[in-house]
Amino acid sequence: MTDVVTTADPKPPRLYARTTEIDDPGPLVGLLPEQDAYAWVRRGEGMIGWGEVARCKPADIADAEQWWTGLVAQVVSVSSLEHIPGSGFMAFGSFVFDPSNSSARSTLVVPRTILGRRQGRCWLTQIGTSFVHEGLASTSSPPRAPRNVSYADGGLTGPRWEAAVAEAVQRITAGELEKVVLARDLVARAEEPIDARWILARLAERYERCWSYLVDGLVGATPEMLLRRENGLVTSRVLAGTIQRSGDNVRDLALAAALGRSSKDLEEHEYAVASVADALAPYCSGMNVPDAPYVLELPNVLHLATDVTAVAGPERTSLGLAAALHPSAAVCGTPTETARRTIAELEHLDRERYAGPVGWIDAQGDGEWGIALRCGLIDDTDPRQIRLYAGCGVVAGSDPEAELTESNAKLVPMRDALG
Ligand SMILES: C=C(O[C@@H]1C=C(C(=O)O)C=C[C@H]1O)C(=O)O
Repeated sequence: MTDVVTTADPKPPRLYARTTEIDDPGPLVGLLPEQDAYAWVRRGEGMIGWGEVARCKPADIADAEQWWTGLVAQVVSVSSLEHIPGSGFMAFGSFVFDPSNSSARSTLVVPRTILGRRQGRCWLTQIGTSFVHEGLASTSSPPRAPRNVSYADGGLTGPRWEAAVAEAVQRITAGELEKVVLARDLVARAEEPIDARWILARLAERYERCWSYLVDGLVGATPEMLLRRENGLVTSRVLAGTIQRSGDNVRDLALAAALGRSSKDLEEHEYAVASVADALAPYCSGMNVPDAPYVLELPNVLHLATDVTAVAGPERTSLGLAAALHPSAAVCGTPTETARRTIAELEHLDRERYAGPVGWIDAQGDGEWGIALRCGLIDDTDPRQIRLYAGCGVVAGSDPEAELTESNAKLVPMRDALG
């Protein structure tokens, strides 16, 4: 597209955004076109977008925040709605986990058309280099189910990944670090190009406690909220400590109780909560960190979870706060730098945008940035292929075989969605 505003523009053209309250258009994910589509949805609410009026390929999150602030300063917006976070001028984004160890690029993109729903209110935002007056023309074709999907190991086979976990346990026992999160990948291949909308719709339906997302071929449903900032209130849902569900409710109750008492899982969890609380502290006041985690139930796994809340000053946007928080010990480890190096040495994997922040930001700086987990990345050059990722927190008491089982449980949502 020729008229897309990019980071390279020395003097980008002024953008105009018009937001109109509309009648309920029906399920959002059913309205997505196949190409250039973006989504962030949970329990039927959220935003979807398509087309592209501005795009930044930032070096890191702080770089993206700077670009966003500059862009917002020159936008002319009109809206028939009072401010609802996410309505109006906004962008979807997805960030590389570790730019120093990846060939992938982060992205922040402003769609041409956005549809949103929140608390029963629905809106349409149209953005362009002049005010756009078009009605809502849905160009969406029905999503296609992937056919004949086959799976192959990614960077490491199961046994080799177990060996990497064992090596990490040794380094932890030797006192080099306290926790590290090691991930593995699987490559799924279908007969025809994969339609991300099919995966998104299935994830959104089944994993309704998760945030389902689609940004530039990255599709998934994450249970972990790195950070939400809305009208000055900040919340973070920290997860660490996992057990696979049994499929039997009575047995799952016993498993949940065992998870809540497991010293290995509680230790893993504590590192993750501390990393979030420490990173937020300089920018927030009135922080509340519950003393003990609760058990978050998902269809495939149970997680230890802590919801941290705080009040943020106006000077940091949701992206600025995400920059301070990423990478948390839920997906990297403790201490951060040693864990990052250990990951680069042991994983044999380019995480690309897996485990990086994914979400949206609006013109007020409000936004939601989940951690891109339980996801896959559709191959740019061969869209019949999608790389699936899953990682596990490793501490001194971790058992490699149990971690492999846990990683398989975390791959279930994407494998099921691929059919
Ligand atoms: C790294 C992942 O999940 C993270 C690791 C967890 C754990 O080790 O218990 C739990 C939730 C997430 O913070 C993943 O799903 O890929």
